[in-house]
Amino acid sequence: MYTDLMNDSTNPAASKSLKPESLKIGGKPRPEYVKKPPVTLLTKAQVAQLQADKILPHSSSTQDTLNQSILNQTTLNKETAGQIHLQDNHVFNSSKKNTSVDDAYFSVQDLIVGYDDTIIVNGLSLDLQQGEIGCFLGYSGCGKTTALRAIAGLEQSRGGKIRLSNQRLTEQTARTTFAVAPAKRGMGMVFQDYALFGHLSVAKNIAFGLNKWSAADKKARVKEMLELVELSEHADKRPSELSGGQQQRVALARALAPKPKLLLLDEPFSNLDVVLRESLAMNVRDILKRTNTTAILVTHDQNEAFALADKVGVMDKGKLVQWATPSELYHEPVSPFVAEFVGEGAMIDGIIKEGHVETALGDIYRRMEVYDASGHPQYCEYDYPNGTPIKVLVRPDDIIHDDESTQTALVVGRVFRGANYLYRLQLADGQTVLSLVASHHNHEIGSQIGILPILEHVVVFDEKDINATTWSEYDRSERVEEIR
Ligand SMILES: Nc1ncnc2c1ncn2[C@@H]1O[C@H](COP(=O)(O)OP(=O)(O)OP(=O)(O)O)[C@@H](O)[C@H]1O
Repeated sequence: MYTDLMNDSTNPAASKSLKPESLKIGGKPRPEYVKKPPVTLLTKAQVAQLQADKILPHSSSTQDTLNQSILNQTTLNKETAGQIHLQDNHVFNSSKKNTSVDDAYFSVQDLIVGYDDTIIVNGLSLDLQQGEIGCFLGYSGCGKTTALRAIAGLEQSRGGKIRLSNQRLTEQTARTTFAVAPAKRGMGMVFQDYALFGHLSVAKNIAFGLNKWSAADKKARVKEMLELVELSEHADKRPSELSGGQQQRVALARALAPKPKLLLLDEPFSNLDVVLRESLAMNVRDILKRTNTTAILVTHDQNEAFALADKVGVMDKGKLVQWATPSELYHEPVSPFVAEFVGEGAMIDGIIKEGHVETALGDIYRRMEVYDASGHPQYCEYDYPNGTPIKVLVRPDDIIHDDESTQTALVVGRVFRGANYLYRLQLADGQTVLSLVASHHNHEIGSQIGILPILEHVVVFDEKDINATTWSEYDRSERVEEIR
């Protein structure tokens, strides 16, 4: 995935490290970057006690940790000296919910949608609070649009429940078949192709859904919407006289004008160029937040999803693999599929040895975010037998470049990104990792640079996780190859 872009060996500015003095700390790496051996390795009995106290989950298997996921968010004050705060960095979480589905402003529970004999959306569940923006992110054909259309009532569901603002919209069970008509759901939609009326002015497009409003209210609302999307001076123009980004803002204003309870956006930026896409996504987020609009976006573009959404659901083959904040998706992916889909990084090989993972970057101990009285983190053993093969997800920000480090890696590729270089680095055993380094650190391909791996918050997968991943057939071979 990274190789094509990363073979720039021709940059004339390439030279030795230009690391400024201010980044050096007395010739030693910064203390927080030093790889520490565990201060304390908790015994099995101590871990069992933490588990009995429901501070730690009972098993490291993904399914169990998912079931125990709520524990991941627990902050505990314990009277016994020492254990004051828990957040196990290896407990994955796809559903950090503090509210039950019925309490949420918008909720979908076990939604099933299909065409003929084929199930397209398979048991989708999620919730949003009022004013939150959610997003379905996934490859083409995974069922994003079908899920959105079922929420809008444009596709009939075969199972599950949908609730919005204390109202039941759909319920399909063995006993009940109930569905509110699409027009009565109080939803607005914004489409990829804008779907504006070419023969109407911008103002009349925006007024289109307000036919039941009084003339005065309608006029005031259109004015308000034009101001919101910063198109007041274009009110009398036809859509064809506007740019793509402006047309999409008209479509947004038209959808928001009737004050929908839920706004659905289906790939709204995909007709726009890449630069405009991200800036418009931020602009749209700002507008939705100012109007406290609850919304769901469909996209296959991770940057767009992260720029706009509070919660992102990664979909694969009709299933929601993980529903979480962008940060959780990036740092705590539940599977290698999510890890690969939502960000850059490399999977490196590891092997279990006496409860920790040995890798080419160094040993990884299972940090529990349980601290002793002096504030030292506590560690315990991974629950795998000696010799278990492991894959470790290493993000570019886990590898810090430091000239003073004795550990080095070979620069085999790089991409200039303005403020940063993304380096591809080869380790002694031939495996590669990525590292994001400020662009004044300019190293030629073929040079060795000092690195400090920060292995405290990496994510560890076993073979079971990898085999259990619901890969899209389309990507399976390519991605399995990448992991290798
Ligand atoms: N009306 C239909 N009848 C039969 N199959 C359909 C229909 N609409 C969609 N499908 C199929 O359902 C699957 C999911 O389609 P959907 O449009 O939901 O995917 P998507 O994730 O939104 O993809 P894209 O990003 O390409 O829009 C596809 O295999 C598609 O061919």
